[in-house]
Order: sequence, then C-alpha cells, then structure tokens
Amino acid sequence: MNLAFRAASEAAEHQRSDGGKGRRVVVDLGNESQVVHVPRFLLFEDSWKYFDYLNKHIPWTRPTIRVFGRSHIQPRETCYVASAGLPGVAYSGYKPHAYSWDDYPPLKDILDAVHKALPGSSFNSLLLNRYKGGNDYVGWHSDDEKLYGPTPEIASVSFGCDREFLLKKKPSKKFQGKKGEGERPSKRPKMIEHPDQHSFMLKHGSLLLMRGYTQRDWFHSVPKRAKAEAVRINLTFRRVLE
Ligand SMILES: O=C(O)CCC(=O)C(=O)O
Ligand SMILES: [Fe+2]
Repeated sequence: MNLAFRAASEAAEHQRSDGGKGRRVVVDLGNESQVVHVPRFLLFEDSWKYFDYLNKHIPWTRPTIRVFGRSHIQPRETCYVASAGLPGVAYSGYKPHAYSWDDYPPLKDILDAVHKALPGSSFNSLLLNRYKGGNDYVGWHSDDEKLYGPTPEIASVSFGCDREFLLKKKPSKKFQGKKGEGERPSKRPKMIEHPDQHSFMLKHGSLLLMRGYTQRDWFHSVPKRAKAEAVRINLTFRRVLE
C-alpha cells in the first residue's frame, strides 16, 4: 500500500477558486470520495468569540468508552447536540445525552453559516470535541454508523489551536467499490493520482467537509502533537436519517 504523504495544498487534483478568503480546496480521494477544505470559513474575530463561548458554556465530559473490549477514558472531551425526535447516537459503547440547539444559540449561527456554505446540506446533529492540549487526540476511525446512511456528509469546523487531520485509506479487502469504478483512465501512476494518505492543517475558523464514500473507504484521525499546548474545539455536523 502506498503511504506516501502529500499536503492537501500541493495535490495536483485540487481545484482552486476565489484566490483569498473563502478559497476552497476540493480533494478527490477516488472512487467517489471527496474532501472539501475551506481554510478561512469564518472570520478570525468571530471564531474567537465562538471559541470563548463554547469553551465556557458547553458541558464538556470525558466519557468512558470501549475499544476492542477494553474500557478507556476518551482522550478528549465531548458533547452532543441534536434536533428533537432523532434516534440516539452511540459510539464505542457510549450513548451521549442529546442537548438541544436552543440550549446553545451560537451553535445555530454556526450551523446556518455551514448550510449557507454548503448548498443542499441539512445537518440535524452535532458532535463537539475539545482537545485540551497535544495529548488529547482522536484515533483512526470512520464515522460509518448506519444511522448516517451509506454516503454521509460530515462538516467539521475548527477553533483554537491548529491541529493536523489525517486521512488513511482502508485496507483494500474492505474496499467495496467495483474494481476500476470511478477511476479516470490515466497514464500517471495511481499513487500520484490518488495517494493513500492525506494531511490537512485544520486552522482556527476553518471548515472541512467529508462526503461521498469517505466514511466507507477511509479512516481519519487527529493524532497527538507534543507541541500543541493550546485548546482546540472541533464541531462535526452530521445528518442522522429519520
Ligand atoms: O476533531 C476533529 O477534527 C475530528 C473529530 C472526529 O473525527 C469525530 O468527532 O468523529
Ligand atoms: Fe470522525
């Protein structure tokens, strides 16, 4: 498996538009999986206001989760917000309490901005994460729970400390796309066309969207970083199917 790394901003398949603010980088992962990165999604000052609000008002908890049959304290803090009447979400044996959007009105403003930036999207739930320093992380996983459907869109907004977000292709035996499907014929070697790992620096006020078959075919993670001392808050907006 090719594990060559390539910074998102350098990949040849990126489409760039709108040179400065609002610039979007679309990364085609192959086989109908895509990531869209908007490095300057929210205004810098607004983003600090949201950061301060969320840091102070969200009831952050560090739940016990189960990984490969063993209990662990989750290596980051978390909270969950969802529209009324949705089926409950569970991950790693943990069922978070669903708070209401009305409990934290600024979240509705961020949700509106996300909907505006991504026409056609309609998110109804939000998983929040707080990384208190470089020792907090999220390990390799995919958000492929059935209640999000086969091709979930997940929109991730980041505040505070810059952290690296990695994507790694799942082993090919789990690869469910038909052979050759979605691939453009190319004379260039596949590893250049679609590398098996990607890295994004998720900065304060940025937006990252995963879509298509990204959850089925790829893992993602935010690894530990010794030098990241400051707090990072990340919001992942999702749509639970009703
Ligand atoms: O913090 C991030 O950027 C990613 C969080 C994540 O992958 C998740 O909550 O499922
Ligand atoms: Fe995730």
